[in-house]
Amino acid sequence: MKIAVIGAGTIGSAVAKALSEKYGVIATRRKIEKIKWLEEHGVEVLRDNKIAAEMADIIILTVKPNKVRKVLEEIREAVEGKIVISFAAGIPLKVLKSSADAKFVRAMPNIAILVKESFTAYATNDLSDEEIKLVEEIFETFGKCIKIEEEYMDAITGLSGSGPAYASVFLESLIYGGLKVGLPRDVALLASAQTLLGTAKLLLETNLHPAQIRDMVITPGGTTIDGIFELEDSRVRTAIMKAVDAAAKKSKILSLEINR
Ligand SMILES: NC(=O)C1=CN([C@@H]2O[C@H](COP(=O)(O)OP(=O)(O)OC[C@H]3O[C@@H](n4cnc5c(N)ncnc54)[C@H](O)[C@@H]3O)[C@@H](O)[C@H]2O)C=CC1
Ligand SMILES: O=C(O)[C@@H]1CCC=N1
Repeated sequence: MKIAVIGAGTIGSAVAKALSEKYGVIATRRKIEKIKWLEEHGVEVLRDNKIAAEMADIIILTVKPNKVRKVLEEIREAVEGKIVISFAAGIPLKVLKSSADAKFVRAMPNIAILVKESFTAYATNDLSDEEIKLVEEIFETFGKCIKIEEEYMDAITGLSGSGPAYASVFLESLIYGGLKVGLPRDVALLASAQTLLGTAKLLLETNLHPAQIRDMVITPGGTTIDGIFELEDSRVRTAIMKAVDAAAKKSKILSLEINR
């Protein structure tokens, strides 16, 4: 099976590389020299979207949201009846369907595709059970995946699509905290990253609620409660909730803009 990745920028290159371990992959980009390195992974690199779409059984769109319609117009005939997966934030299935006669999937992965730990949520109304299986096999090469109703796609975009950026801000803050209390840079970085990784794993593997994990760590009268007191005083939870809310709202705005 051949998969075309149209618009191999940041996420598209990660997608092409991950898929190349299991599938035949064609990747396109206007500045083709920037993705020549993908050839080392067996990816066929082209400039022409139409030829790539013609050669492929499944097409993944990784261009920016404002380019999706233009690209679909360009490859309309080549994708007829094929599965087309769009990773573009905010672009509804309705808009995709109005641009080509294909079987569309609207999906939202995240940059952790690079280490096969993406969380990919997707919505579709066009696929048979067999085709869903095929698409999930593709998403599983990126990490974990779930099917959701399309009404949740903007929310998931604001949460897990953008999530690695929020987590990186938190990570960076932890590292800075470590530096403030005198840790060497490399120790601060490793301690911060492994602590986040371990906590996420603990939550996923035990089904403990984060509040239970927090309480397990807080020794009465100990050190952690002093740190938690500062976090609560800084309204960190409100800040993070506002970040997810703002990004989800922006995803919704993108869909309104595209309809104009
Ligand atoms: N960066 C991320 O972590 C995530 C991005 N996305 C979505 O993926 C899409 C791409 O995002 P990024 O990779 O961050 O942006 P990007 O700007 O790095 O990648 C887009 C690529 O498309 C190329 N392109 C533009 N017009 C083209 C055309 N006509 N034909 C072929 N290639 C063309 C650009 O040259 C660029 O390399 C967006 O729709 C975004 O919503 C989704 C999930 C996560
Ligand atoms: O910032 C963005 O628009 C894209 C969508 C989700 C993550 N990055």
